[in-house]
Amino acid sequence: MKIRLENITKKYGDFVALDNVSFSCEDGEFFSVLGKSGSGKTTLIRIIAGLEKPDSGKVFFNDQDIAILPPHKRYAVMVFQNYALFPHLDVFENVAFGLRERRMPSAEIQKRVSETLRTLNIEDKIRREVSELSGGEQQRVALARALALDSRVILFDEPLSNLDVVLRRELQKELKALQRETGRNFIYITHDQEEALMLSDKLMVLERGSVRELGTPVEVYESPKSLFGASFIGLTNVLKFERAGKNSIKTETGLTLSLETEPTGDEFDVVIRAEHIKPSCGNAEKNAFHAKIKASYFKGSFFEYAIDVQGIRMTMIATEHLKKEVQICIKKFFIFSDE
Ligand SMILES: Nc1ncnc2c1ncn2[C@@H]1O[C@H](COP(=O)(O)OP(=O)(O)OP(=O)(O)O)[C@@H](O)[C@H]1O
Repeated sequence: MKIRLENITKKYGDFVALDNVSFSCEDGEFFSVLGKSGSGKTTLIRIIAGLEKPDSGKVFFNDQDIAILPPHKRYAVMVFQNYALFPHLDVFENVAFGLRERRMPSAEIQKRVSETLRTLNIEDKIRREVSELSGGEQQRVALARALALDSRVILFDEPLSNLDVVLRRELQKELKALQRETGRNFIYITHDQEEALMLSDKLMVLERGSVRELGTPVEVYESPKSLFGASFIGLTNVLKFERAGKNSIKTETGLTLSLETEPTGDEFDVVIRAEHIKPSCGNAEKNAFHAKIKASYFKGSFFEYAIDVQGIRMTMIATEHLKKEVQICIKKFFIFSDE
């Protein structure tokens, strides 16, 4: 199913929750919507599901404007953060619920529910009350309930955010595998940037209802278009610079970076990812500086360092175990004119 949103705007009174949002999600794509709390993510998928009406703009499924379709005819089903299961029903009945509503014959319901529970590795819990299940198991039941329906589009509202890290990592991989196997469209809301990067074919970053980034995870990570997108994803340093010369900029402490091309403007926000600061650089390297290590944190496969470079505090990550002083070079950074 191809999904396309065209200039969606949604207001609550004077408050603009979504401001002219457009994107498309191709058939069988895993599309994530990433943003902080209150950025409009839930409002967006509620509009796709038909639970909320936009003030302006259109939603198309396979080029059909779906404004007139009620939620149950939209081929889209939602999976919620809080599972939204029926606590008084057992696992089987929770998954069967939507199928019964669609008047599926009971032999087929039996088969469909068993198959889906098997896929999600919870077939052995089929007759258990959902209130007796762990959080991870309840979320598997919620996923099974969505998958058992024939919906081509599954809308996920932060489905894993209530789970502990280990379980979350496990279910992330299962979700991705399920999406690949079934070829359905997953539209997935998260505020976890790592989750969005690892799962998505395409992702969109929302800030206060506006689209800041849209592209593949690699595109958004490697070539962010906005200050917000650059600083929100990854471990970053966000610094103020001003023009120093034709092809150079400096901080108020005098830390000067040379650029390939002349920038436009006089004041800049610069985003430096922690991994783009490399230790052990020679003096001859471009943008090489002497740095003092102020603190180090062992993270298992790498170290995170708080460093001081000409009076500026930065975060650097490296696999090397470094002592007090080091020559670093800044290999890459993103510059945004502050106008
Ligand atoms: N029914 C409503 N009436 C008034 N304001 C609303 C309503 N629903 C949402 N909002 C506001 O719109 C903004 C966007 O809300 P939304 O739930 O879409 O954000 P979100 O990105 O999903 O946040 P979270 O990650 O916290 O769930 C918020 O500031 C919220 O307070």
